[in-house]
Amino acid sequence: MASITQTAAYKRARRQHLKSTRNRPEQLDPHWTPFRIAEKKYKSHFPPPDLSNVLDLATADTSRVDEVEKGVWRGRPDAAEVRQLFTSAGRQAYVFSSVPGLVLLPSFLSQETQKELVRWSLRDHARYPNETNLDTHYTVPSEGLWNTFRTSPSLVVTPRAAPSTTRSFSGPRELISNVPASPATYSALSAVPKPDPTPSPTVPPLPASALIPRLRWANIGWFYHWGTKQYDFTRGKQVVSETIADVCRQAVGTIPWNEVFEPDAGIVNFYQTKDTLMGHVDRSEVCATSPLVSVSLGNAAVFLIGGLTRDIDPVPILLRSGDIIVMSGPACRRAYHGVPRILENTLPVHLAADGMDEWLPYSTYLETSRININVRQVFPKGFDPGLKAPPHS
Ligand SMILES: O=C(O)CCC(=O)C(=O)O
Ligand SMILES: [Fe+2]
Repeated sequence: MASITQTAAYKRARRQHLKSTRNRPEQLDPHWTPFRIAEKKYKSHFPPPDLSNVLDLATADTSRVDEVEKGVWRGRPDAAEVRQLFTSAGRQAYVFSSVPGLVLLPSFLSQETQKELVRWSLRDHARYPNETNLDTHYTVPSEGLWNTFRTSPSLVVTPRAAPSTTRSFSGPRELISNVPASPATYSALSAVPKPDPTPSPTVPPLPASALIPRLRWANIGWFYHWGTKQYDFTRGKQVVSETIADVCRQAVGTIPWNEVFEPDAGIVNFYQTKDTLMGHVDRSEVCATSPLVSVSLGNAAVFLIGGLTRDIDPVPILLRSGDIIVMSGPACRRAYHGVPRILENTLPVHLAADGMDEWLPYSTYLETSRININVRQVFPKGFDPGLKAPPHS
């Protein structure tokens, strides 16, 4: 950890910490749940978190030495109780005694597939007709923000609402609690009105280049309604690209799952290194057991996963580029999980600039970013959602 403490960013964080805590005794709030305590610990920039309790299987993998050495952050291969599965495809897969249904597939994606999925996320997917967080507030050209940025970086993207000074733009994903979806609640939840979100009147016009770091998510498949935290099935479903559906089927093919798996919804999360994702449960899918496939690209992150309440102490896992986790079954699909920390300067060498013009913009973006592709199946096998012909598919 010695080199982190020498950096300007660390010194700045230390000054800030000392200033903000000058008259405050250092103590944990007795009301915090074990999940919250873990989030606080890994979120901290000063002091930087100790990762010795974080499972990091890459540190025991000789083919990942470069990747581990490049970043100063490392966890331990024996920090959690895991068991290796022998999969038919001969790939590595690990299960956790504390979270039944969680499978970690370290280094599942080849270096070339990781690059392909980065291009897909930014260039092909985060654009019309798929929705992104920016669409509520900005009139983003239909070729998408990334392609606009590539061809006209200084083109000014205009806000949707007339300016005012009274409301503010909430930026990151908002997390509110919601009724768990299930076959029993499906009709009632579908009937809840899902009004369009209101564009913020305070967002400034910005050149495409300045909006790029504000891209936070892009929807996959069925449209998700953030206001109610339920899917809005009346909007139909966008096609789930074979590029990602195929990766998900391959991942699910390596785990013990004998039922149908057809990915039809999800989200691409774009994180800057300062971003976090608060502990939450993904409970909007009508099927509470079918696999959720979560792909990590770019900088590494600390991922926490606990149990059905925040009172369960979560297991911290260091997810690196190319790792996949699969969450299935009732215990895991409804388990609290979150991302309290993106680990700066952990972009693996194979995603850094390689001298090719084509890759340069992606590598520059990735220097300070992590991308997570999170794919789910909404309906259980045989469930008839009673939907009329969707308008988009
Ligand atoms: O970024 C991650 O690894 C997890 C994302 C997640 O939990 C979600 O999108 O619901
Ligand atoms: Fe999630």
